[in-house]
Amino acid sequence: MRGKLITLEGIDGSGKSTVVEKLQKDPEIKAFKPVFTREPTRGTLTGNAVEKAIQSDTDQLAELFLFTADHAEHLAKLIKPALENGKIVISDRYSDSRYAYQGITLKTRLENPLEWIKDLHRGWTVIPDLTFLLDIRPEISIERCGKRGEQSKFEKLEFLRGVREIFFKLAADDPERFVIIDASCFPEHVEKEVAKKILEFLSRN
Ligand SMILES: Nc1ncnc2c1ncn2[C@@H]1O[C@H](COP(=O)(O)OP(=O)(O)O)[C@@H](O)[C@H]1O
Ligand SMILES: Cc1cn([C@H]2C[C@H](O)[C@@H](COP(=O)(O)OP(=O)(O)O)O2)c(=O)[nH]c1=O
Repeated sequence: MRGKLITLEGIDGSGKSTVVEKLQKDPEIKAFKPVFTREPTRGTLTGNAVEKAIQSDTDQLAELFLFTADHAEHLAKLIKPALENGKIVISDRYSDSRYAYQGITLKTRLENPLEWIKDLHRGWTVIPDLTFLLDIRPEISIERCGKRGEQSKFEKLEFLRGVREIFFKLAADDPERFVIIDASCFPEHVEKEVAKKILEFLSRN
């Protein structure tokens, strides 16, 4: 049986990595032996290219293609084989990040960037079975990312407001797939909510 693909999305600092860290230690989740992964990927040719691109003033369209190339590599080398082996795959960010972030960076370059970027993925990507949108206000994001240290070029208030809006639109368009989580409360609480929904989903599917 094909496995299941679960993704975590949200603006920078929404707590995705923190939730993943806790899920990795959660005995009820561990019992399913999930494969944890992330986008951008780490330590790969494409992931390294993305890392360099986002640390510099790369053309936004070029950046979209780099993120998308990394997604293709991620799918081919890790996600598809794991799903074919019946695994549960949990990814910290996935295609919805491209739709939301590049949907904003390309809004003055393309007529309808969201649909254009979705089209770019059509026919070869794998649509997640379940997606968590960890939601925080952009003001909280900026505050948390400030504490975390190094600042990325995407960590700007107006920009993150736009990204959050697209995430909400994606969730509204696909309510079966998306679960919106209030990620402004204690990290333990956020992880418990996510874990509970994952377990409910796995018991149904
Ligand atoms: N629920 C939370 N409440 C307060 N601070 C949090 C919470 N979740 C994460 N943080 C802190 O916010 C920062 C960003 O969290 P992180 O998990 O790295 O976010 P992301 O992976 O979504 O960018 C980290 O310093 C982390 O310790
Ligand atoms: C996967 C992906 C990430 N990004 C952005 C989101 C982040 O600002 C940045 C790096 O991702 P990430 O390392 O996950 O950042 P964070 O831990 O702050 O959430 O790249 C895109 O713009 N497009 C994409 O397709």
